[in-house]
Amino acid sequence: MAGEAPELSAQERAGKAFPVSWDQFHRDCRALSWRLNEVGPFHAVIAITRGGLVPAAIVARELGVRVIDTVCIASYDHNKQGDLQVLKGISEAAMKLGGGTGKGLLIVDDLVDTGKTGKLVREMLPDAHFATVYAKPMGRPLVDTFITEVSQDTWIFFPWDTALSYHPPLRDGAA
Ligand SMILES: O=P(O)(O)OC[C@H]1O[C@H](OP(=O)(O)OP(=O)(O)O)[C@H](O)[C@@H]1O
Ligand code: HPA
Ligand SMILES: [Mg+2]
Repeated sequence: MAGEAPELSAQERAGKAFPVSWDQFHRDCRALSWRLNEVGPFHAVIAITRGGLVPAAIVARELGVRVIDTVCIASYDHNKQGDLQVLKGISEAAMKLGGGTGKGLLIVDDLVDTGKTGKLVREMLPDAHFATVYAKPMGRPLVDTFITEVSQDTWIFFPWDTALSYHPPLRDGAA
């Protein structure tokens, strides 16, 4: 409708930005691996795609896990969270390794925000260990191990979603 304010994206609503570089992300994934090494061993890593694929590869490398499966979930459509869609479930082979309940399996995602995605995967694998690199307060109770907590009104910018670009100086007219 004319004159109506455009709907804000989840990023815009978040207000604060937390940009993460590849270096920082790798360091945080290594820190996560150190913690998970105390919890394992794990039979397999289950990556929640797509964001969980990068930390899953790093964690699996550090922990020497060679069986990696995916659960493919879409929740944010162009920055707006819609209904969750399970595009691909956990494979039969990985289910078998986890004895049907996920025991000894490690679920990995890049972050928990509202916790909706994590909750759905936990329901599929109730006995699995759930690890994320970052956590926001709403999703935090769902996660067994994470590295850094950011406030709910922060949007995390991952290196695969961003590029180097010009940033104007803080003070007007200083350019
Ligand atoms: O805790 P929640 O509120 O459910 O949000 C967290 C999920 O949202 C993002 O995934 P997204 O669905 O955007 O897809 P992607 O991983 O393919 O980018 C992120 O990677 C988590 O999986
Ligand atoms: O803070 C976030 N950053 C990137 N993707 C996300 N998906 C949900 N929350 C976030
Ligand atoms: Mg995701």
